[in-house]
Amino acid sequence: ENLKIAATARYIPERVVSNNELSTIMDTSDEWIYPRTGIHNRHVVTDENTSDLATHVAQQLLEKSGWSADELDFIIISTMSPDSLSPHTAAIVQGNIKASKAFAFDLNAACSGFVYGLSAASALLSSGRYRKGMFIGAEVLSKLVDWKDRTVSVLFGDGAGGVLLEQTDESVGLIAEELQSYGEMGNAILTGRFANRNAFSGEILPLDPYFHQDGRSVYGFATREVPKIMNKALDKAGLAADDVDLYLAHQANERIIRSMAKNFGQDLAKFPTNMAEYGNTSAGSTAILLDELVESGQVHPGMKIAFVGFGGGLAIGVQIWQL
Ligand SMILES: O=C(O)C1CCN(c2ccc(-c3cc(CO)ccc3Cl)cn2)CC1
Repeated sequence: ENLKIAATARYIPERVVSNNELSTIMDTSDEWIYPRTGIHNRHVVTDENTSDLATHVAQQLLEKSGWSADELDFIIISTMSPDSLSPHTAAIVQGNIKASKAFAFDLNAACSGFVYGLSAASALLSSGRYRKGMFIGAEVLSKLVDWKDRTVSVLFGDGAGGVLLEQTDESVGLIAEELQSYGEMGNAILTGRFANRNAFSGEILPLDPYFHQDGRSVYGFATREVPKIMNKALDKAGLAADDVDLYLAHQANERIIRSMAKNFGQDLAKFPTNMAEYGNTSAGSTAILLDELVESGQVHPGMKIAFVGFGGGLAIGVQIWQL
């Protein structure tokens, strides 16, 4: 499908919280966190919300590309941490940047959100009905973690990244994708549970806004199932693992990425990571990584890139692109 990534951008809130700073507010340490996760720091908002992060990304995308906001046909935001259910975050951004022609919607596929959103945006453009789209992965997970729960709060951070996509006659774009959910395992990653109560029922489930995860089973799921999905995507693309120049994997855990590289028989150098600085930013993680690599020149036209998402749902997504 002839699609071009016309621009990339990222926005990370400036407040850095190191593992050492966390050890002053909870019983943890860099010596515990870093070896297990590869995380040293995370960035958190102080007075911004998810729509603010996404708006910063949107403004940078327009500046970098020279597109005007009213050229956009749509804005999609992948997030599991919206400002609100209504207005949805993509609509807030659409209003902020005055994209007068665009329709906007949010999608939630947790940590697979960047790949699932890229799939939705690509499909809208490939349908021929639309020509220019904006897609952003944006999270403020710091509002969803219990900062007294040291097993979870140390893993996550805030951040956003995005792309502008357009139809093109160049032979570049989406080569293949494989998306799969595993709903029966969904309870392994829980967050944002509304109280299931109305005027006619008792209190069936109390409100529980916080993140809970069965780290071990998610870890096992990711290392076991992601390679299967990757191989399906490679088969669909008629490619071998060696043909992919870089694997941009969801930045949840350094050890999981190391085991993936080994499983695919690929050099770790083909799996760039930045969770050391940002922690797990869910739908934002691959988008932030992409923009950093574009900025450093490590990602450029001519390359074959695999985007790999995995996490809440549970869900997995792989997209292979010819840039
Ligand atoms: O070693 C330990 O004690 C633990 C072992 C388990 N760990 C994990 C396990 C799973 C995740 C994770 C989370 C999400 C949710 O966004 C998505 C995808 C993943 Cl792979 C992150 N960390 C942390 C250190």
